[in-house]
Amino acid sequence: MSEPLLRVENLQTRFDTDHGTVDAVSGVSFTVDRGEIVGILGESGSGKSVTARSICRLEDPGNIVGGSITFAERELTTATEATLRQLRGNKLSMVFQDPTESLNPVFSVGEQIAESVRIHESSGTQRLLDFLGVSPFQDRSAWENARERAIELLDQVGIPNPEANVSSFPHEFSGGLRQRAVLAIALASEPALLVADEPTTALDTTTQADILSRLRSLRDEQNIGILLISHDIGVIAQTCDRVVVLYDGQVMEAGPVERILTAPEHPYTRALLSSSVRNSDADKQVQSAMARPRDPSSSHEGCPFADRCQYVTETCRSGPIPTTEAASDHRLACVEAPFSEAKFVSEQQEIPAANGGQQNDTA
Ligand SMILES: Nc1ncnc2c1ncn2[C@@H]1O[C@H](COP(=O)(O)OP(=O)(O)OP(=O)(O)O)[C@@H](O)[C@H]1O
Repeated sequence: MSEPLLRVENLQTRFDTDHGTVDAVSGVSFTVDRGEIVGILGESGSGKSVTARSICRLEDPGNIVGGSITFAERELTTATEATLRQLRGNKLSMVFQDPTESLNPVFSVGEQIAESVRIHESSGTQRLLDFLGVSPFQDRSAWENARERAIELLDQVGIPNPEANVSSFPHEFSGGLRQRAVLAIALASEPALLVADEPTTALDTTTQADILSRLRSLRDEQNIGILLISHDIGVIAQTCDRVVVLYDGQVMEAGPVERILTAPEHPYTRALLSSSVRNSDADKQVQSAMARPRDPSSSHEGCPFADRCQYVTETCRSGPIPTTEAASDHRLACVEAPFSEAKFVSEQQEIPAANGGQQNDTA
């Protein structure tokens, strides 16, 4: 079998703070292939963003203290800044929750996409010209080509009237259009891997559904691998092929979305699904009980979910929890699983709609 596009192996990322060491990611492993969408699901503070930022090597001020990240046959944990810059301009793109982080307010949206196209297409000579401070577009036709490509990309991400909007500035766009523009910039470099960290969280449900559907089209039509970070089970269910469930910086369970979200085996995944359903029924008490975070700066032995698990035994606290194969491509970090169905009889297994039906920003 060929090597996956992205392989994350035993990743460990740590922050040194005034209050002690925070182990944000503690031994996370997963892969992403071309043409698949892998979701990272977990509550707030479970290490989703730090995992994503570690892959893109934006984890600052955290440190990758162990493990490896292989992308496009290169080891990223030790890659130089020059290699990372080259990869980010070509093969690896990122989209974050807040589009204003990625957009430059003083350039038009079209110019920002064209710049991304140019970096992607630039030769070694162009990089030297950049170094010497020579103008990015050497002639009018180069600029016209990049502008045409920008219009195509705006159309691809669903921005209406792209010929006119290519000259718009970020402040002239709504939140939904800004996020689409960021996606267009990310796609301008024709990436092999797109890392999308909560890309639709602040958007209304219609815009969210449209952007998620465009991510699926990118997977199907352009064979892009996508790593989608979300705390929203509905988003993961709608969009992903496989899912990695994180808790306290560790993988609790991972496998095909359909299997994990309809027949989860880890008590944490079960509780997460169940609390999400109850939360959509406005049972905030269950949600807040689920969302109570463990202090990541305190050390722990054994399963990080042990204190909140109704099936906990002495073995769960006595040492590292091995990851086992529950089935082909289904990994599980629980010494007590599998459980008999009767044990879970009171838990609901519905998958809620994306975003819990909340309305936020508009397109
Ligand atoms: N700059 C930082 N300094 C110290 N600790 C940090 C820093 N960034 C993240 N952490 C800690 O790392 C852990 C994982 O954070 P992370 O942002 O990855 O969580 P998350 O799952 O993405 O949550 P959310 O959905 O709320 O963003 C948390 O305990 C967080 O407090």
